[in-house]
Amino acid sequence: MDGLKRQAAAQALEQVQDGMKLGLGTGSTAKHFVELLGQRVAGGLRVVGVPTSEATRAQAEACKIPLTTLDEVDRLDLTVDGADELDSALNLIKGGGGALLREKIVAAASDRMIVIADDTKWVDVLGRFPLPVEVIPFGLAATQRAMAAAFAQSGVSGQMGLRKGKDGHVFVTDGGHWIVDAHLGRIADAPRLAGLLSLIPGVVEHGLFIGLASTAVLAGAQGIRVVERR
Ligand SMILES: O=C[C@H](O)[C@H](O)[C@H](O)COP(=O)(O)O
Repeated sequence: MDGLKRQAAAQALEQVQDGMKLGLGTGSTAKHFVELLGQRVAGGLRVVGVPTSEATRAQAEACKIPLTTLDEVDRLDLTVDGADELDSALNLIKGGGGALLREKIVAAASDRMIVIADDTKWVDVLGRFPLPVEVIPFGLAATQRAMAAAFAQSGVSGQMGLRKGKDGHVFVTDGGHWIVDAHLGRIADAPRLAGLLSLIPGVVEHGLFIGLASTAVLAGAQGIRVVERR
């Protein structure tokens, strides 16, 4: 699986041109991209990157990739990031690693977003992967009640769980928030659910990325498949 992730990352790297401003994704697939990009930078490629997490920042710094912020640059040319699930409309579930908030801010500030993944992430309908929703700790129960209402309104239901870290304590995001994972199974109308979740005051951001990805690079046993958003 790791080999497939690396193949997808290598394919996306071909879209990177000298002088580009890049969004650098988070996760085990994006990690390959950052590593390969670092090799190109060592070879003379000039780019600047905006990392989508503290983990990616640390990796990019170790790879000596010059970094900037969204306060210093206007738009990014390209973001390359992984996903937990993607469908044929190139709508995504992201946030399995807890980085969805910065990932979405960076993707929204980019002219293009390429999703890199092994082809097990490709699904007919989003939702088998639990949907991460980043929330403010204050008023958690009220926020979860509002989330349940949003689920019902968009025709889905399922258990919600507050994410815990490996140490057993509540997982805290880079932004200091918590994550509720919603086990919905099948999200028939992801754009509708995304809109409803965005209206909830205690929800900082959710892991549905609607209309943000322009291209998907999927690596599988049969080779690489590139899918453009219609
Ligand atoms: O918060 C994490 C990100 O959204 C990741 O891009 C996503 O979870 C996919 O990660 P991986 O490439 O490790 O499967």
